[in-house]
Amino acid sequence: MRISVSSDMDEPVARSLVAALRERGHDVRPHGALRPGDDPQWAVCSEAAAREVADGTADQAVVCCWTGTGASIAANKVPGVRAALCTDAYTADGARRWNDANVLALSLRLTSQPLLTEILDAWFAGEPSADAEDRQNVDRVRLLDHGKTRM
Ligand SMILES: O=C(CO)[C@H](O)[C@H](O)COP(=O)(O)O
Repeated sequence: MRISVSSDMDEPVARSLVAALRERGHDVRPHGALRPGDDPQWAVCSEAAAREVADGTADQAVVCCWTGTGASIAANKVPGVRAALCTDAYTADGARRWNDANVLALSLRLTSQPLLTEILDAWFAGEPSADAEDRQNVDRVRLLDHGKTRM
C-alpha cells in the first residue's frame, strides 16, 4: 500500500515506524520531521499526510506526535479521513473493524517498539466490518464530511 507517514519529532519510534512499514512492503511517503526541509509542525505535517489519503495519493496514513492527540485532531479535520489514535493492538483492530479508520495516529511518547509491532500487526490484519450497523455508523460519519447530520 501507499502509506503517508508524518511526525513532528525525529524520534527513534518514528524512524522504526518508517522502517517497519517498508519491511512490510509498503510504499512510504514521509512528512514533517521525517522528510528533510519539510515543515515539522504537527498541525501541518499531519494534515499533509491525511490529505494524501483524502485525495487518493495514498491508501492510508500514520500520523505521529508526542501525545498523538494533535496529529489525530489535525488529520480528522480533512474530509474523508477517519483517524484513530491507537495505544494498543485491540484499539487498532477495532479502529479498522468498526470505524473503517484510514489513518492511524500514534503517540511517540507511549508507543514502545514491541507495542508498535503489535499495533501495526493488528492494523494491517483488520478488515472493515460488513455488519449493517457498523456500516451505517461509518456512513453517518461520512455524511459529516459534507456538513450533513442526517442520512
Ligand atoms: O504532542 C504534540 C501535539 O499534540 C506535540 O508533539 C507536542 O506538543 C510537542 O510539541 P513541541 O515540539 O512544540 O514541544
